[in-house]
Amino acid sequence: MEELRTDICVIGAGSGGLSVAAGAVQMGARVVLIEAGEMGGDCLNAGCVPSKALIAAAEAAAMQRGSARFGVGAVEPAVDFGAVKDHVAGVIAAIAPVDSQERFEGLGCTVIRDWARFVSPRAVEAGGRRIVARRFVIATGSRAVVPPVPGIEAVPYLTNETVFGLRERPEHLLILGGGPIGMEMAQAHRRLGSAVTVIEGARALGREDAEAAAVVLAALRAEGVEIREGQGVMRLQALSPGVEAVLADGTVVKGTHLLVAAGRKVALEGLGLEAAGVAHDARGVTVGAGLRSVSNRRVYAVGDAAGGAQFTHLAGYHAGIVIRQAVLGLPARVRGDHIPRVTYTEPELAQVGPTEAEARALWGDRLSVSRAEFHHNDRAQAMRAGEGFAKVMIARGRVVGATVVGPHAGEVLAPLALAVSARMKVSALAGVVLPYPTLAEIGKRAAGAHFAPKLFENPRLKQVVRLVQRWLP
Ligand SMILES: Cc1cc2nc3c(=O)[nH]c(=O)nc-3n(C[C@H](O)[C@H](O)[C@H](O)COP(=O)(O)OP(=O)(O)OC[C@H]3O[C@@H](n4cnc5c(N)ncnc54)[C@H](O)[C@@H]3O)c2cc1C
Ligand SMILES: NC(=O)c1ccc[n+]([C@@H]2O[C@H](COP(=O)([O-])OP(=O)(O)OC[C@H]3O[C@@H](n4cnc5c(N)ncnc54)[C@H](O)[C@@H]3O)[C@@H](O)[C@H]2O)c1
Repeated sequence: MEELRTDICVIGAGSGGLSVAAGAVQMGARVVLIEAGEMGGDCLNAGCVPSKALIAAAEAAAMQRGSARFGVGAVEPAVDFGAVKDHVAGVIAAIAPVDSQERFEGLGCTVIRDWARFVSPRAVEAGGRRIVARRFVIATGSRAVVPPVPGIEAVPYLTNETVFGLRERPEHLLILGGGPIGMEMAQAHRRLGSAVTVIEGARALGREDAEAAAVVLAALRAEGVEIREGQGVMRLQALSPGVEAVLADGTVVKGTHLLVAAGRKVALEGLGLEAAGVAHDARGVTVGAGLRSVSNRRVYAVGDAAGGAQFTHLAGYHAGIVIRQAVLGLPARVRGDHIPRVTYTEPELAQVGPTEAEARALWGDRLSVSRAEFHHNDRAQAMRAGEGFAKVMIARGRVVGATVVGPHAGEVLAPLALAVSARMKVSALAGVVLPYPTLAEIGKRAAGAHFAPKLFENPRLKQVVRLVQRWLP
């Protein structure tokens, strides 16, 4: 077997692996990149990109339906589901060259398209070659969990790997799981003309600030998405055609298609981690603060495989941490207190740092929370999108977290994410001059609300102002 010696061997060419490989090779390291499936991984092929493209099409449909509020005649959109899927495929194709084998070979990586398997603590086999590396980076991502619901093995179901390939519009889509995948797909399919029922065992968007999640759920329900919370599925049965779910309270829900969006499991099977002496558990590779395996110092893990939150931007952040150590030989540790996330429903729900409840648990009475409402934001009013709010969590005068729910909350979050990341003083956020009228002003306004009682409800200040006014010429 041919032996390949390299500095860094990256397993998995998704968001995390590609970022490590691109950075390392451009800084002068020798890099071998191994990918068993499609270049670009989940985000490009079965995650962020197709879901956001589908959401964009669904927004276009919702705009047509809802345009009467602007005085522009509303119409029921003629949705060509197959053409929508062509649009989704077109968006993937437009981005794919950036993640392609050709691009990475052009940068100087050796790209092997095969399944990688460790055969020893410092060697991997793939594509008929043995790769011996100074450092390995496990970036193998995650896959949909299929919960052990009785009957599931006998019913046809979709996951994120298959749902974007559907060319026929599902008449009635049942979605198992009310997390971000479930809720984004629920609204998109509803807007494109499907009936949609979400079955959630606990609380839909249960990781999010409860008040913000309630704004999203109310909007989805108003559009006709049925959301059943606190309802485990007891049994699934195939119909011809379709599927039937029996819920915990005995209700029977029938649909034509079933999408399983009940969480993710890391993709570590078949990787030979035992041969490499890499400790791992159900959450992922067991790593320290530098994302280094606790049991094999040659091995790092990034992205979903590292066992924490699962986001493309987090995988990219991880890549930087690994590059610092494995390429430059410098120390680096991950921070977890400044990672943002957005659920791309309409309204969007965006979070950076801890939610209010999490921040209260951390800082107790030393936490102060100030907020502003979108109905006081003139741009939101102009867009007829005045639902929602921004909350800023403040401890020791600094911005430690923020929640935004409302129009374009993901974009509105950007300066708040900077404030949390840079541990900025709330006064800096309140003092920034932003263009009027913008949605982003809501973050400044929420920060300003922190000072409002001290400025506007302060009897001593009122006395001082009266004195100053007497003395002023
Ligand atoms: C429907 C959906 C929507 C999402 N939307 C968003 C979003 O809007 N924003 C966001 O930030 N995140 C989103 N995510 C999450 C995001 O896609 C993941 O967090 C991200 O892709 C993780 O990157 P990764 O590099 O860890 O893994 P992946 O991108 O999954 O890449 C892993 C790669 O490793 C390969 N691989 C696995 N095992 C081996 C092996 N043994 N040998 C060789 N190759 C192997 C796989 O084929 C795959 O290509 C979404 C996910 C889903 C499912
Ligand atoms: N916009 C984004 O950034 C985005 C979008 C989609 C996915 N993602 C990433 O992908 C990850 C996975 O998303 P997800 O929505 O699949 O997972 P999730 O774990 O966030 O949500 C799954 C939901 O399914 C429910 N559930 C599990 N088993 C069930 C059962 N048997 N019956 C009923 N309900 C059940 C859970 O209670 C949970 O609310 C997310 O955590 C996120 O990191 C991100």
